[in-house]
Amino acid sequence: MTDPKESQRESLSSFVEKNIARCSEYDKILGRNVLVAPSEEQYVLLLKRLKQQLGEGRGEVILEIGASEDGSENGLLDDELEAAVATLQSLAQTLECSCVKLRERKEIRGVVVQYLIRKVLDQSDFLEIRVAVVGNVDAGKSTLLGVLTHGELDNGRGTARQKLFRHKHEMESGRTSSVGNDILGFDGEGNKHFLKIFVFFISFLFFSGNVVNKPEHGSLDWVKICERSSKVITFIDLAGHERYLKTTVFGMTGHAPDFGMLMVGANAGIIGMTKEHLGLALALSVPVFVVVTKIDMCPVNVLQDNLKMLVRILKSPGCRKVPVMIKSADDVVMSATNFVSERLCPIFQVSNVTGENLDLLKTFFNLLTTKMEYHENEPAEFQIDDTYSVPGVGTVVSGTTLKGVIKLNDTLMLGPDPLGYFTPIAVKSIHRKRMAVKEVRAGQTASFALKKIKRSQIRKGMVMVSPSLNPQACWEFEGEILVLHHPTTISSRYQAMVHCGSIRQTASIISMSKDCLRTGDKALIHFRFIKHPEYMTPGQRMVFREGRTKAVGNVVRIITQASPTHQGLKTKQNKQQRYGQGQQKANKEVVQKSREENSEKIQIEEKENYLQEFSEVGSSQTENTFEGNSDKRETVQQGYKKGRGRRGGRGKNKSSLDSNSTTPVHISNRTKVQ
Ligand SMILES: Nc1nc2c(ncn2[C@@H]2O[C@H](COP(=O)(O)OP(=O)(O)OP(=O)(O)O)[C@@H](O)[C@H]2O)c(=O)[nH]1
Repeated sequence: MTDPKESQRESLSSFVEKNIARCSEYDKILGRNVLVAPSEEQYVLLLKRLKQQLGEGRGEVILEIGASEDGSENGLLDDELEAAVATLQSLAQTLECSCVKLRERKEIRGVVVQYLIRKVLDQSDFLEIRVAVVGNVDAGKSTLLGVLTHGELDNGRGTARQKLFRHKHEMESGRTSSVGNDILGFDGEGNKHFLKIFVFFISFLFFSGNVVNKPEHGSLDWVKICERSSKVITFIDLAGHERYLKTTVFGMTGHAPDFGMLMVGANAGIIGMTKEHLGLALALSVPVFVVVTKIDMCPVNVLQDNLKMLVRILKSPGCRKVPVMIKSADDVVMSATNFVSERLCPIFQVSNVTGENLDLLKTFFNLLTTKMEYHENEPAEFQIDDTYSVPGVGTVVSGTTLKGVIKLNDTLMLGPDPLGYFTPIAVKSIHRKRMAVKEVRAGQTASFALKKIKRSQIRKGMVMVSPSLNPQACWEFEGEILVLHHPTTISSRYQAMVHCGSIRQTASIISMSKDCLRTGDKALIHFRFIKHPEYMTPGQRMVFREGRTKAVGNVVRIITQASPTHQGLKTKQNKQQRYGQGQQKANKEVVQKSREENSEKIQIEEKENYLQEFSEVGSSQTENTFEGNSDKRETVQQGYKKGRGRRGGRGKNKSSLDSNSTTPVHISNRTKVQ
């Protein structure tokens, strides 16, 4: 028998679908009272708007009930509030969402209430928010993540961070050197199954996000966390030391973070790489919030001075942020609600040793919603940020789904390889946070096991895209660039590292719209990769950096016609053949010298035998000369061969790469990329 509620919902949904096409304006659903007694048309519009907001927030949205447009007559009376909440509940039910009260505030007329509407997902699904953790060395990044994810406080001497280090040298030095991933799961309010069953009846509890991370024998079971979570925060733990800046930049561009968490040691303040990391996040348009750690060990006056300095920097024209000190749960809700839309920069002050204010930070994580746009209806695009070889599984790639939906056994085009080709490849299995799933959607990170391919054939920066995109690799592209810092001037042929998504490759400047660029200058620049072609799309954010030189901008145009025969290949060939050419030059000189010697000999002998039979002597002389030359030539050739041999001896791979990369690579590249 059909459930009457179910059929009612279905008919309502189809009614909404039919009406969605007709609705284009939301003017009719503005105002304080709209939820109190909406007309049928308004109800449809409200539903459509909520659906849209949920899509934009990747499955969740915070709504305010009772606030008027101009803010003059805020607040609802008790009976009005009851009716408005009932409407909201009904809307949430129709869209299979939970509805959780976050906070309430009294206004002159009545109360204004905020609710968190969150999509109820099945066990294998969860909302995913990525937070890049940056800040100077020793700011307490790894420690905070250890404390948050493992639920145990630090001892002030690094116990909490030990659980997160991935390399022996990191354990020994206490310094992060790689990009790490840690997860923190939230169940919303209670258990997911509970939610699923009672979603239509419950959900009006006061909000308290429960962390589901429960370490067993010191380690976390990611699958269990994901199964129990409605929302998972992925922390991208980055290195604070300047030496690992390249890796940190890669983490910020290649791992597509939704937010940046800038960590500052209370006692140290804004030092070292803090400004660099903040600048990077701003340049990549990643919303930033600040966490000041170690407040337990910092004298009050030092803390105040450092906070003042932090606020000054955030307010400076370069940042144009509005810093907000988070002191209460109300501040958390307010800042999380306005975090993306405004230039707000929440500042938390915490201690990993005493646990002070860590609850506020956790609630903030639970309320974070991203406004980053992901398009599930477009052809699939997946960018690879790491590769693995897993025993028994084979080659595995990890990365972020930028567009579309990728399903198990889908065939995607993997590339570009060094020749610019894309190869069809089948997805053998999909894992999200180590949990096997059947599909992965835009905005989600995942790992794919791939069929019939070696790990060595894949590199970071490659993509896997839908065959319908007919992907093209490019050697050259145009970017609109703003130079954030350069000690002198940048001109044509300048080379630096391009970071764009998970692409990380040196490129040289072929031409620019200005003669030279200084700090603060903007220009349209024609770039060329020096090693291999890449897959890029216009509009991608990019960073161009070398040492302290830093420029940021957008990819404007992709030049797929450019072939590797141009300057890049010439440089490569020049490099490859420098030794051989040097040798050839030396050999030419030897040959020339011997020719000159021989011709001198011939001339003398010719003079001596001027009156003699020329043919006999001359021919024998010529023969001798030729033999002599031939010997020398052989020596020369041997020498050349030896030279190449020695060169080859310096590195087998290099030698084989060289032999590959001259004619064949160059020809096939040209044919492919054209
Ligand atoms: N007293 C106190 N010590 C802390 C706190 N947070 C971190 N520490 C200590 O600070 C030291 C450095 O912490 P880390 O977490 O390694 O710093 P990091 O920012 O991750 O450093 P890198 O990984 O090298 O970039 C460790 O000895 C921690 O125990 C805190 O809130 N209070």
